[in-house]
Amino acid sequence: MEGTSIKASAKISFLSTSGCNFRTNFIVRKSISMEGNGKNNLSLRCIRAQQSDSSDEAAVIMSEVNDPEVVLKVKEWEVGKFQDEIAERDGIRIRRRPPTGPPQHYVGPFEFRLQNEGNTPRNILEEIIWHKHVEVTQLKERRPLHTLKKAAESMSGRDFIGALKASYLRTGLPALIAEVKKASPSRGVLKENFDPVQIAQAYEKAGAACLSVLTDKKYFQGSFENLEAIRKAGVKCPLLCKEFIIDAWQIYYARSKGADAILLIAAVLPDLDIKYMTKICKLLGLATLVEVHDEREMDRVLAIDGIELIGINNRNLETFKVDMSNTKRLLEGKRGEIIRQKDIIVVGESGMFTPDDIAYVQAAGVKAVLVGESIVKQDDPGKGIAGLFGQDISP
Ligand SMILES: O=C(O)c1ccccc1NCC(=O)[C@H](O)[C@H](O)COP(=O)(O)O
Repeated sequence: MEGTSIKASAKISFLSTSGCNFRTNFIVRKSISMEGNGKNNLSLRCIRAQQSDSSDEAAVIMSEVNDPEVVLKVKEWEVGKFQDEIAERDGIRIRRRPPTGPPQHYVGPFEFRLQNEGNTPRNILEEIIWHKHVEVTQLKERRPLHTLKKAAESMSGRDFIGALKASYLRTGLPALIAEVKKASPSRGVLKENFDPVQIAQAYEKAGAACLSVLTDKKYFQGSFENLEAIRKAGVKCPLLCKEFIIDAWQIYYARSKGADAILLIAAVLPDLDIKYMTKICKLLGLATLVEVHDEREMDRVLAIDGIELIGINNRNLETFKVDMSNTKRLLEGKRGEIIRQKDIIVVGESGMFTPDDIAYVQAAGVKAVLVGESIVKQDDPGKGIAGLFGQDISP
């Protein structure tokens, strides 16, 4: 790449953090040059500033941002913008981060924002994803991938898909993935005295094939400590790490904490991410539950090779509306045929409360169900499972 030089410019607004509400527009010109010694020499130049509060009062500031950390973060932000463009091409509406620019502390004493507005997430799923982006960025700094990889690779896993198939054969009913969930954005707190290990043990005893453990703190009051504690308590059911995965780093982290499967949400992840993350999971021996909500997402996922487990969420994660007929609709006709040909296991997800609900999704073609609220809310979650199926399904 000797002698290569790329130049780009962007109009960016800086908001002073000093509290005096001084808003300044900068034209930032970035030049990247790859030098012969292979070193990436990046520099950012703020070449002009203008106070927007009084447009006739223009000031020219010559300053240079050569701090490699700043430059790296701006670069990361640009990669994020690129990711959003790819996602849009896959019909994804959820943006990975606010469109108004990189987080605010990037440039010295200034907050750093693009001039257009748009700092408000359009729905709860987008809000969760934006928050997750900040959370994962911070976690990654504390636990870089190379240290995590060893821990993840040394974990031995349990066969998540095998457990679903065995349960279906044993009971003739959809295998249960029972969810260990304290709270959710749509339903608030589901259980005040929440003991994740006790709930997990009760689920297992009552016949759950696998467990799904919420690890998101802010929106579901879950944690990776819960996942680890359930694993260490001797629960044998394979564990799904119910997390909002946007970065491969999270897969290694989940594995290091005892996950046997992870969730990938098609409404959030472009096809490229789903392909690449599924490959990582296979290398680590993890199962991947790819979640879809509509026809477009289902078609995208069916076109990806190597997908073994698809979840159909009856809950629209943008509006919270639950509609069981979603499962039926997505399994009709050609889609159902492809699923059978590819021997994909379909998991019906959300809003199931009664034996009739289970019978309805089973008739639609699911071989497993993911259930949270209706069983976790019961004083005895084990009895909740028998009630849900209308019979004792314990082994
Ligand atoms: O449940 C929510 O409020 C929610 C909001 C945003 C993203 C995901 C959300 N839920 C995840 C799930 O889909 C459920 O936890 C899971 O399918 C079990 O559903 P349920 O049996 O209705 O508790």
